[in-house]
Amino acid sequence: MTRSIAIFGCGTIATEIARAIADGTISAGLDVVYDRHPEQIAEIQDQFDDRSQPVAATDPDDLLEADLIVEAAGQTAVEEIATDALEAGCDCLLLSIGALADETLREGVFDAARTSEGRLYAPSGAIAGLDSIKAAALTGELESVSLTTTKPPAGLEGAPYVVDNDIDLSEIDEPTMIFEGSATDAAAAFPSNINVAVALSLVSIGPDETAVKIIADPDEENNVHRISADGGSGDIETTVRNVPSPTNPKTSYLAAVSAIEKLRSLETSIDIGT
Ligand SMILES: NC(=O)C1=CN([C@@H]2O[C@H](COP(=O)(O)OP(=O)(O)OC[C@H]3O[C@@H](n4cnc5c(N)ncnc54)[C@H](OP(=O)(O)O)[C@@H]3O)[C@@H](O)[C@H]2O)C=CC1
Ligand SMILES: O=C([O-])CC(=O)C(=O)O
Repeated sequence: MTRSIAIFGCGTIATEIARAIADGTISAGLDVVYDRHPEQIAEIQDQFDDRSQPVAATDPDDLLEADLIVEAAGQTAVEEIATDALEAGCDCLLLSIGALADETLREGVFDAARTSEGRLYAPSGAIAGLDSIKAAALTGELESVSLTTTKPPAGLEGAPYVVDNDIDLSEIDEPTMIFEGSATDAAAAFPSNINVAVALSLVSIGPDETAVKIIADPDEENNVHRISADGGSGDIETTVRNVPSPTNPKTSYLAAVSAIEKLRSLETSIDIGT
């Protein structure tokens, strides 16, 4: 039977996922979509012919009819939908995994996944190496895990940490470290920029122990994520120089493609890679 998908959040990532469903890259049906902006919903609907257009939900609860809900909205959406979805037996794929840096929310969502038929998924998103770091974590000997993210200043605009600390990004004229702390603190400070840090932490040494640096670099055009994980099976280092999405410079294009690949892999019978 064709899996029924719902999407919460109809922006940059959702548009790519919807396109992949419409063109058959993901073998599933997109049945219902939700966003607080009706015009965003309409853009997703327009990717489908009249007979296969997804229904526009007026409330997040309307998404619970689907087999799998994709959250591609933001951290508040994870609070609104993840536990309810899993408890209702829906599978849930979260892009804004940074929300799970909050221990209370994380335990609630994980408990819901453990005790229901719903499964929780998070794609690797805009980083590389989660496969090998997840495997290395099994040794129990990972000593340190860190992420250094360098973005063009425009990709950091509007972040609570930037606003609260009166950081004028337009004044930055050389690579400048604007944040250093744990993945837990990074997720609260930069909720739309550093979800990858929490994904990394959840497969390795945890959000409080994973170290994060954020650098604003006016000469950098890409969203660059450098990971270093030491110990266990050896040292792992990865760097991805991501092309930012044209419609949202905060979001790397790879994040959308990673979610598409995750959804595609749920329907395939050949699964290569950890
Ligand atoms: N894991 C990863 O590697 C990555 C994860 N992400 C996460 O994915 C999310 C989506 O990215 P992207 O598609 O680029 O974002 P966009 O801003 O392009 O689209 C998100 C859409 O969802 C809407 N939305 C957000 N929160 C809610 C809510 N609570 N209720 C209703 N609508 C809501 C937004 O409205 P409005 O504009 O008004 O907020 C917007 O229309 C990001 O916020 C980020 O958290 C992003 C990149 C990488
Ligand atoms: O897309 C990226 O480069 C990373 C990102 O925004 C996030 O993790 O929230």
